[in-house]
Amino acid sequence: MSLEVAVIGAGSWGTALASVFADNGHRVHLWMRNPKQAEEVNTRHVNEKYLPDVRLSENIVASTDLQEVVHGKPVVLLAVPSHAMRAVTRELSPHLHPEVLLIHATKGFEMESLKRMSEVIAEEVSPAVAEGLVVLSGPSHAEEVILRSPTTVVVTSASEDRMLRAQVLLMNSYFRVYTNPDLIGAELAGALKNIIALGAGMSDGLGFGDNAKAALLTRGLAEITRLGVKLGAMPLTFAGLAGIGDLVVTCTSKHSRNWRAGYLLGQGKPLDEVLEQMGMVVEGVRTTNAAYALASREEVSMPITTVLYRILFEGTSPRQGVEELMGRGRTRENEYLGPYHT
Ligand SMILES: NC(=O)C1=CN([C@@H]2O[C@H](COP(=O)(O)OP(=O)(O)OC[C@H]3O[C@@H](n4cnc5c(N)ncnc54)[C@H](OP(=O)(O)O)[C@@H]3O)[C@@H](O)[C@H]2O)C=CC1
Ligand SMILES: O=C(CO)COP(=O)(O)O
Repeated sequence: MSLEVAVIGAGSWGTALASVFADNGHRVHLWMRNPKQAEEVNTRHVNEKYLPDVRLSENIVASTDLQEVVHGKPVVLLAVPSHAMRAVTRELSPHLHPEVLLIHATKGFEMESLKRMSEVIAEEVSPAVAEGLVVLSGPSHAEEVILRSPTTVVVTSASEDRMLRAQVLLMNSYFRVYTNPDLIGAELAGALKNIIALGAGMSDGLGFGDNAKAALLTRGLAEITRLGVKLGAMPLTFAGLAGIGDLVVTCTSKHSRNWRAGYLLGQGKPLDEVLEQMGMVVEGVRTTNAAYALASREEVSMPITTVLYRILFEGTSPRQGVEELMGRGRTRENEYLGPYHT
């Protein structure tokens, strides 16, 4: 059955997911802020700023009118950066159909409250809509999804019915959608891996090799799992698509905005110049800040995150950061096998 779908946010991820819906036979209403960009999508069928090399389906229509895009649609997908989530959700909330299937695909935290995106959204929509909210996570660079390159993701929700509906709506021959009931885990894993991707890019930018990358991935997974579990996640989710899957893709792909930003930082560029040069959202920077605060609040050891925090916000150089990490005291690999040495 063909549905009217609203996609909110026309950066790379929103545009790629709009294409998935369009390929699945749905009519997509894509919201964006810039009228010139909307006209480009409607006349030339291209999103020049974010995915310039791909012709979009004529079943994707763009608009800058948020109310019109959302009003009465049975499916609404949010793909705005984490810093914009509360304001955008608040504005569209009165126009949501009471039985809407609401999905979000954003990977980050609200800085001020340290809340996950689904917690932020739940505070801005009706309880019934919040109850059925679906989170989409997993290893999925927009640049590959838009080319219909085989991709796997997970959807999760407190409502099994909504989770299954989202799976059916999004799944196709190149976009394979798994379900996972661990909403907290899938959401946290997807957000926290961006910190480690920054670190992996930095390691490459410093000229280190595969050993350093493997160390960052493995020890990074250990510490983001530690925080995730303390915040209510199931550990196995970190061994799945939203965890190790997304960690691998983001730490090893040149498509990754976080890896690329880390690479430039490793080469000695200051953070403000790096962010300016990127011109796209680098969620890992804010997420490092949020995770550093969460780790301190929850008393969870996160050495890589702590060092990255110092590099990003306190003037430690990437090289000093590596010395700090490598020079820490002796410890066990796995805390489940016994307590840390002191
Ligand atoms: N890109 C990817 O492959 C993937 C991204 N994600 C996640 O999706 C989310 C969006 O990322 P992505 O699409 O890559 O980002 P991009 O940088 O490609 O695009 C950002 C989009 O957000 C819009 N935007 C920026 N600020 C605001 C604001 N204050 N209010 C409303 N809209 C705003 C931009 O509009 P404008 O152009 O007008 O500035 C643009 O449409 C992030 O959380 C990211 O982690 C998840 C999986 C894959
Ligand atoms: O989450 C992503 C891929 O799954 C996108 O990561 P980047 O924002 O680093 O490009």
